[in-house]
Amino acid sequence: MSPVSHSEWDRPADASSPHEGGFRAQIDISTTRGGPRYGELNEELRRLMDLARYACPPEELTEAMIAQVRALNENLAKVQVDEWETPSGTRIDLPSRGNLTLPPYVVTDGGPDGVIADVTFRPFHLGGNKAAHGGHIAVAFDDLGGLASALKVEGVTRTAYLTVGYRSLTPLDTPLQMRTWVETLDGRKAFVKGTLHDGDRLCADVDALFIALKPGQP
Ligand SMILES: CCCCC/C=C\C/C=C\C/C=C\C/C=C\CCCC(=O)SCCNC(=O)CCNC(=O)[C@H](O)C(C)(C)COP(=O)(O)OP(=O)(O)OC[C@H]1O[C@@H](n2cnc3c(N)ncnc32)[C@H](O)[C@@H]1OP(=O)(O)O
Repeated sequence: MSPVSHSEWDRPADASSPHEGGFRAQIDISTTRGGPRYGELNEELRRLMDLARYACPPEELTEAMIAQVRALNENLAKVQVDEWETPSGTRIDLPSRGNLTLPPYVVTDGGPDGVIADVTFRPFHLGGNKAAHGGHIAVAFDDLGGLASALKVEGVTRTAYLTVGYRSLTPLDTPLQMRTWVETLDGRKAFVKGTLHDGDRLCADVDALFIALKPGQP
């Protein structure tokens, strides 16, 4: 089993998507890439990760599952595209834009004044003692802070720093409310604040800086 080589997805742009360096000024969004059942596939894969997180299989079952997952991976290996063509991250009709690597969230309101989303940390996101891993909470803040800044500057931004305050335990399997907004916009610098609540209880907050990228900037 060889890992997927970077060259399989890091392909140069063609005329349909001009860019300079590593930067692309346009963000593709879609509701059709990957087909109508792509969301269902994502959900099964999330369930796989959740179940794997707590599984303790006997040896024979481990062997059988290695073969099954290998077969699944071989199918996925046949359909590799580059990062600009994959549905993951562009499917705005799906939780977390169809990006499996993010905790699943659903944006309920979004615009230049900020973003509100329902986020659920799953068994896969366990840190310990039934609480979410702090790194996964930071990932959710990074993406939704990135979205709030992108909607404010109407362009692509990149995280310069991100500081999370963990104020109380973040439960798993519970719909939580995350809010992010640009507190101050100073040229290319979007200073973002955010909160994560379980009902009235503050679980975490964030203080971050996102920089609007210049066209051509790698
Ligand atoms: C319902 C609606 C749905 C719609 C959805 C539609 C579309 C989707 C839209 C958006 C996408 C959605 C979500 C977002 C997705 C993902 C978010 C994740 C983002 C990341 O995960 S991204 C990876 C991690 N990130 C890095 O990998 C950064 C590495 N780094 C660099 O790439 C450079 O470092 C850079 C570019 C940051 C700056 O470089 P640079 O050359 O452009 O600019 P420069 O250095 O001149 O800084 C300019 C001014 O910022 C100040 N400044 C800079 N850095 C600072 C710091 N750390 N602290 C304090 N101040 C700082 C300077 O002091 C100066 O300030 P001043 O102008 O006042 O002097």
